[in-house]
Amino acid sequence: MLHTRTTPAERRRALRAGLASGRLLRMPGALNPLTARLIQETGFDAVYLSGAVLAADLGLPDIGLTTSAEIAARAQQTARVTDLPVLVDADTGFGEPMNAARTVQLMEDAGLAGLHLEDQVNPKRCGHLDGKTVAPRAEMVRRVRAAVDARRDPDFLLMARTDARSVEGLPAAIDRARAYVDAGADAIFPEALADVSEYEAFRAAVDVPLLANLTEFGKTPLLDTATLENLGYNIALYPVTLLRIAMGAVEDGLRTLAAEGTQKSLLPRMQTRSRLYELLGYEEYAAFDSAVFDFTLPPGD
Ligand SMILES: C[C@](O)(C(=O)O)[C@H](CC(=O)O)C(=O)O
Ligand SMILES: [Mg+2]
Repeated sequence: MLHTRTTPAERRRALRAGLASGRLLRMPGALNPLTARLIQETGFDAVYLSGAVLAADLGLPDIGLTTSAEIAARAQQTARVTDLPVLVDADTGFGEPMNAARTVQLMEDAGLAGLHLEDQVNPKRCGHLDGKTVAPRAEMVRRVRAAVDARRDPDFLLMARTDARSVEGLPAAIDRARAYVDAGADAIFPEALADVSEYEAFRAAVDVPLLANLTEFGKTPLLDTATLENLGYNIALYPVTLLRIAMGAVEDGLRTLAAEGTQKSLLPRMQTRSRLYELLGYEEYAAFDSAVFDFTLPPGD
């Protein structure tokens, strides 16, 4: 009911402990607060808020059109309904180092467990597209330092992402990652690695937690959790997986409804009313007011 019984500080400590455990944390990207509930119920370790998903949700491409305040507002809604730590994609920090600093404080206030900042220039683009441009290394170092200085809760995780692999090559990407760690980054997100040997090279070169981005239809193989665990990675990220599944189902459903003139054939593919209510903890609200849950549903509904 109301769905979170933990404080942001507890969730930040849980994420830190999970990363220190050496276990692989599995982190799907939520579509919205409700799917964050489902991510928790199905036993995942943490929730991700993807910039690509938040932009797509607004009907926008992932090119830095969304603002830090918009993302913080959405993120806060999500953090309020889960006991899992939530990691948010803060893109480039939305401007200069001072914007990155403000972004950190907004995300801390939104109850998140951490964020990642990337080294692209604005307008940024999806890390798995061609033609990206990365900021000079010294500029990203300033971005990371500004974020570190702005943080008030030392448990809030500051992860640096480097997009340099597909722009400057693997050795340069590794050098950048090390510079970002020296600037205070707690963890590294090496974007768009091409194969397992590149995952190994990053693991050997960097001794902070590492995230593997398993986005579909991108440049990286979809490694499974056993492989990633053996590689010594700390986070398996599925940033846009739920959006792609949901949008596939929605599109099929709309076509069926249009073609058949009724949704009857779609019923077996729908989440039932009772399952939705269970997920919402609807019945528990009767503790506030017994009149809010005083109906019964036909079997199967
Ligand atoms: C992780 C990512 O930054 C995101 O916004 O979810 C994207 C994912 C994607 O576009 O597939 C990225 O990898 O750039
Ligand atoms: Mg992104």
